[in-house]
Amino acid sequence: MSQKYPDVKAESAAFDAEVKAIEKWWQSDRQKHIKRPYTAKSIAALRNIGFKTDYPSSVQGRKLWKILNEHNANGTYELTFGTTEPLIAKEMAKYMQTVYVSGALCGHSQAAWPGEDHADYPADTVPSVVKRIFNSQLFQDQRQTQLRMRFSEEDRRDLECIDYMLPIVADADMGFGTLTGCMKLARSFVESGVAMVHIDDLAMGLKKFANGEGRTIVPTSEYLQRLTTVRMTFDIMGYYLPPCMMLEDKEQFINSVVDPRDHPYVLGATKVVPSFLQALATGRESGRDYLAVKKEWKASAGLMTFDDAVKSQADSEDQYKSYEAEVKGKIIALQDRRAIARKITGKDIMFDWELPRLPRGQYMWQWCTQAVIDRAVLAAPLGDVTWSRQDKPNKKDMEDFHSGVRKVFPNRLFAFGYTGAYDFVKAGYTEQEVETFPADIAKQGVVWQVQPIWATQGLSLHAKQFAEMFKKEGIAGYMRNVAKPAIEGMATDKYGKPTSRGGYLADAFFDVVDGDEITEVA
Ligand SMILES: C[C@](O)(C(=O)O)[C@H](CC(=O)O)C(=O)O
Repeated sequence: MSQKYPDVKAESAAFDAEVKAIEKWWQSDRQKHIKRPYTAKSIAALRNIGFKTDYPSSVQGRKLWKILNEHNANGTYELTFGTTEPLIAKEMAKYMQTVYVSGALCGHSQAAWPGEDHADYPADTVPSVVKRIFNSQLFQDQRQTQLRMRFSEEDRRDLECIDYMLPIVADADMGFGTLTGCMKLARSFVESGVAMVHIDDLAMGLKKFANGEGRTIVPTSEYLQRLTTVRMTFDIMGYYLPPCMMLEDKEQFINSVVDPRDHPYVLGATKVVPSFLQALATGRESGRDYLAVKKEWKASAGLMTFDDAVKSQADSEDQYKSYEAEVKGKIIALQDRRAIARKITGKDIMFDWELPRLPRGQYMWQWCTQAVIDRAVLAAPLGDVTWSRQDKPNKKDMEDFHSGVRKVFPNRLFAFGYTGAYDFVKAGYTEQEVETFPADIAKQGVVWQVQPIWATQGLSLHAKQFAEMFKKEGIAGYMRNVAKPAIEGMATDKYGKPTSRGGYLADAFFDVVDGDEITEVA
């Protein structure tokens, strides 16, 4: 057996040094805004002390951090799109500063069994796509170095020189549920070369909206636990990557009421009605549609938050004002709200949040910007960037959300996704406003913007148009419409030979093994 430390004193000294190094790191400019609920000692105790490795993700995380902060300082932004395809990432390097890997897209095109965006693909799917893109970036960069070094400085001036190592931002969805599952996911991302991940507050297995219903979030406490889990994993790995966070917009349900911070937004029935489940059963007997029954039931139940119930059942405006003064801005659980309301109004407020529960157990939720701000503010100290997802772009919500968070964290960085079926014009934006939208929100701090699922629209459209043309015009059409412009646009060396597929690199490996010089030989 080989002994790791000569004695326990040496072990303690190594441990203390590790703790000090972590503490120093956490005080650095890059880290000091992150607030951890755990100590450096605990993290050191979870590390592989004496075995240091630096991950490529650290390098990419720092590069992204710099890009985002430069944009923030200049009031500008990075606008990019999602892909799962290394060759597309290669082309992106000519115009973009970052690449995005979307969970929705991976679920559609990279999983063994494709599906709707339910985040039900295997947990290593997105990290493995990131790894493939990251490896291809390394390959392109290596290929380019080797090619360029064949030439003299003078010749290199005219040769394409691209930064292929774009930081990759990836979708960690809801962190795949369990605490230890989330840790493994975070670790795989770090090992894949990712620069930043986002984690949302959706409930496992309930990311579902195709039937016209919103999605389900988890309690605030569970979301914070997810983010802390990711942060802890990065800290154990000694990794600098900035996880960003994502909060869902227009969600309709929450799967538990365990956290009093969520209580102001949970909806309850204020009328004596059968439960929603009973109404559904009755509706089903007469062959009625789920959504129609739900709509009708909601209207009959006098559905509202507890505070609104107090407002509508109090005897006077003054009573409500006294109630409001006692609860506003405080974390007060429902049972204590009830007691306060009883004390002031002299009666029990009719409010039952069990009656609206869904067949899968969720409670109904009152979405509002304040609810999202509340979560974003609590989550902010665990990450670097905040993303509030919006199904439909709403000017007021955008402004209220970003300014609301910046009231608490004035220099906060934000992300924003132009989700698939975004219809700006329908949402009340003029053509001119659509033009200036990215620049306008950049001024609110939205420095990283993405069209996440371009492939489902753009790539599909290109493929459809090509297939149609190819069917009609065959190889002549291919040569004219595809090969010719593609070859014309390809980088060539000084002899006019296309350089981008790695042929020179493959030759170079043989040459080096044979002992031949590969630099300045052209
Ligand atoms: C960002 C997103 O999570 C994704 O998987 O890319 C999706 C994208 C979309 O549906 O357009 C999202 O939920 O916004």
